[in-house]
Amino acid sequence: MSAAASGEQPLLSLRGVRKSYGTGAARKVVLDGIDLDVAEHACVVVVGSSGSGKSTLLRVVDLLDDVDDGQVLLDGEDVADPWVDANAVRARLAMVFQQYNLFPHLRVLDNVTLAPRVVHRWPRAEAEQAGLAMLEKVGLAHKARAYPDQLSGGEQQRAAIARALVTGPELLLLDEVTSALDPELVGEVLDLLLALRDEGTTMLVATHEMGFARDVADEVVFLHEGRVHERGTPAEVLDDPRRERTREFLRRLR
Ligand SMILES: Nc1ncnc2c1ncn2[C@@H]1O[C@H](COP(=O)(O)OP(=O)(O)OP(=O)(O)O)[C@@H](O)[C@H]1O
Repeated sequence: MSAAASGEQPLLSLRGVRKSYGTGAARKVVLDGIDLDVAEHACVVVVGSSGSGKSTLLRVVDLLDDVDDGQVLLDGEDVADPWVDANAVRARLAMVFQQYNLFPHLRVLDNVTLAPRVVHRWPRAEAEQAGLAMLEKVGLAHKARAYPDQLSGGEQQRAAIARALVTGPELLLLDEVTSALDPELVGEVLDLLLALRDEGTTMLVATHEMGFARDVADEVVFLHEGRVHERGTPAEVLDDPRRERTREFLRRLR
């Protein structure tokens, strides 16, 4: 049951979110009135063709981009309001990108503990204990002292996920986290995300991995030209033969 249906306030709600880039004739509307809810412990997966606005949607939630109009409500508070302290909001969220963005000159453990130490001012010992526990969880404790270029792509992405989770964010934003990986490395990252979802991690995920969306999503939101074209359970959105545009999109992905 959705948060709205159960009467609970979702952790995250987007209401009428609009975003465009450029001006005049070059103006491009990327998000055209998006409504979306993510309940606590839910996994909402956003799918759609390239350029449909998936990354932009995650970026406005993480306050990396401003919205032109609409609300981004975190626990009911509109965090898109320019008066809100963006750093305080970002401390409650964590985003993982397609390119893992690990610092190449820092060992894996130092990558994972950097934000806790520098941003959150945790003592080094406490940060390292939490960092090692998180690396253990993603199966990388044995790589804590390695540098990123000594890890496979899948391991680097798992390290990036450990880094995102170490401070205990309320919402994990995942933007095409398997797109840069060789096909044989995709499975290990998806398995980790499945395990996180089973633990109740609240997630908003943009992906092209339809199999993953089927396995992991409580709700699939299909974006098309900046609008929500379909939403529902994976079976409703991905498998219903009457949903012609969704089928067309899935055919193109094959
Ligand atoms: N900073 C920007 N300036 C101008 N246009 C942008 C900017 N960021 C994104 N866009 C445009 O907005 C549209 C949506 O981009 P976005 O990255 O959100 O799509 P996407 O669905 O995530 O695509 P993909 O699946 O290829 O990652 C695209 O047409 C893109 O070119």
